[in-house]
Amino acid sequence: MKTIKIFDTTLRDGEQSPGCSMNLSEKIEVARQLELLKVDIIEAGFAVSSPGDFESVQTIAKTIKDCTVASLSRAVKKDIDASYEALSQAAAPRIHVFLATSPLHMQYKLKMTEEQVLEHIRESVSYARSLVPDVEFSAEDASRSDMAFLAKAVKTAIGAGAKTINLPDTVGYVLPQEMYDMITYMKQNVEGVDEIDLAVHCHNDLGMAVANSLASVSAGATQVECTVNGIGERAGNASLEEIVMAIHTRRALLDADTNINTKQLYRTSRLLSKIIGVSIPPNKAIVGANAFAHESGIHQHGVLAKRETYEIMTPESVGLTTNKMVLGKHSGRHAFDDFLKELGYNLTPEELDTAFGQFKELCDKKKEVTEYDVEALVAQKAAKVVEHFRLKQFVVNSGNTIQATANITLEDMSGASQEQVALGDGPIDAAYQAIEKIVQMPLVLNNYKINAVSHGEDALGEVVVKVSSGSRTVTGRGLSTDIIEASMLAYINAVNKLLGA
Ligand SMILES: CC(=O)SCCNC(=O)CCNC(=O)[C@H](O)C(C)(C)COP(=O)(O)OP(=O)(O)OC[C@H]1O[C@@H](n2cnc3c(N)ncnc32)[C@H](O)[C@@H]1OP(=O)(O)O
Ligand SMILES: CC(C)C(=O)C(=O)O
Ligand SMILES: [Mg+2]
Repeated sequence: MKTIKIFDTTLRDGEQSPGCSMNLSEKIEVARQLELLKVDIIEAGFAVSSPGDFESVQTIAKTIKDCTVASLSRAVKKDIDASYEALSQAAAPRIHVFLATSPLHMQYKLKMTEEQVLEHIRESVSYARSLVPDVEFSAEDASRSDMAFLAKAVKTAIGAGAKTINLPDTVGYVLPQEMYDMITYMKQNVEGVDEIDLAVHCHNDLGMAVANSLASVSAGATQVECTVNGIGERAGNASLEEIVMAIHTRRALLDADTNINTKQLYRTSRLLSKIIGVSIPPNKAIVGANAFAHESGIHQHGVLAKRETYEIMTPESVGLTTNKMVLGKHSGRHAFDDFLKELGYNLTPEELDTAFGQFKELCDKKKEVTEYDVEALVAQKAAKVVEHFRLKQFVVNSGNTIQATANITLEDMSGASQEQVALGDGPIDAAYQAIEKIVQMPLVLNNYKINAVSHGEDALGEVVVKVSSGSRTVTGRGLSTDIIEASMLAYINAVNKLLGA
């Protein structure tokens, strides 16, 4: 079985995407995580491009010892010198030289003839090789190049000492079969190509980056360049987690695997997302919130009976602890019953039928049904709470230079008002202390949860609390556009349930 090298360019091509810039300490944090993930090569930056990039390549080269560290360079001496200097303390430095080979890029951007391009490749790669043993050459826009000329460029770079030749689909243009054909063409027409690593670097402009990378692996590519969460120029690069799990899951078919510690994938993805402030779409393969979640009844039933019916990988293999059964309008009795059993409820078939019917009605009304909703349904309490106390008015003050205070007035069942003032560690604590003084019963807040149940500035906040008094524990719920008010309503709702018990 072949081992496919994973070349991570999150810190170079990934950082080129608008809004994904990272500072030095953030880059080091990502690099350390990439080392834990066991990528083979970290492209730390483009040393010549700015003093900041130079410093990040230099610091990452000093810090990371278990991966090769690469720096990008144009096919010019000053870029190669900058990469060399920045990589001077790397355990395994790689200078990555690139030059475009497509007619469009050569004519309009580089203003070079084919001969000049070949000469630049020869000069720059051999100069880089005079400095370090590990040199990669990338033929930018390889996929739109003339294949015969590309083969000459590859041969020139190998002749000049490149150990890895990368054939990027720079603009994400080609289809998987074309990537397959390009790799096959080089393998059949360039002598010495089997002695080096053939790499691919696919962009996602047509959503094809991962498929194109895998087609290249099938054709014999031995290095794949990719980024965490697929960030990168324009529509991004091939996503590392997708490539790795596709190879890992289909390793028998591909006769290949990677060195990646797949259990670090989820963590790596979250870390990057947190650092750059770009959230992961819920339906993103491998690391999206729904990647291992099941809401439909038929799927839930299948997974409960045998996980493999609807899961091709285990959540544990990517670093999650478990899959997720989401109860919602598409769920069925099996998952509902299983969920209730986990909460400690064993219903008779008739009780289950009734509760399930009510649950489906609730799902039609509410966007998200929580475990508290389901518990309330089963306990048959939610709709029938007697209002022993009702919130009449409140004033709550808080700030970073004063202790929070709450002045609360509740109305009891006789219509009489009762007012109390309390101090607290924050406005909600102060309000809860004042309520406790009015209702005169010992209360313990076990859990507090707040959700936005609608969007925008006037979003409704839903607070759900678990409150105990003595041996009884109940759930209280409050809804308001004011989260302090929603918090008080939830607490009072719980008090009323405790008093009604
Ligand atoms: C496909 C890719 O991802 S390529 C990498 C893209 N990444 C980046 O560009 C990010 C970092 N880039 C930068 O900071 C700057 O572009 C720098 C520092 C590299 C260069 O800046 P400048 O000197 O101001 O040049 P500018 O970016 O405007 O133009 C690029 C120049 O490099 C030349 N060039 C482009 N690619 C190459 C190459 N591979 N080898 C040699 N020269 C090249 C262009 O022809 C142009 O030359 P010219 O100035 O003689 O016209
Ligand atoms: C510099 C090269 C490898 C690149 O990023 C591309 O061609 O997309
Ligand atoms: Mg790129």
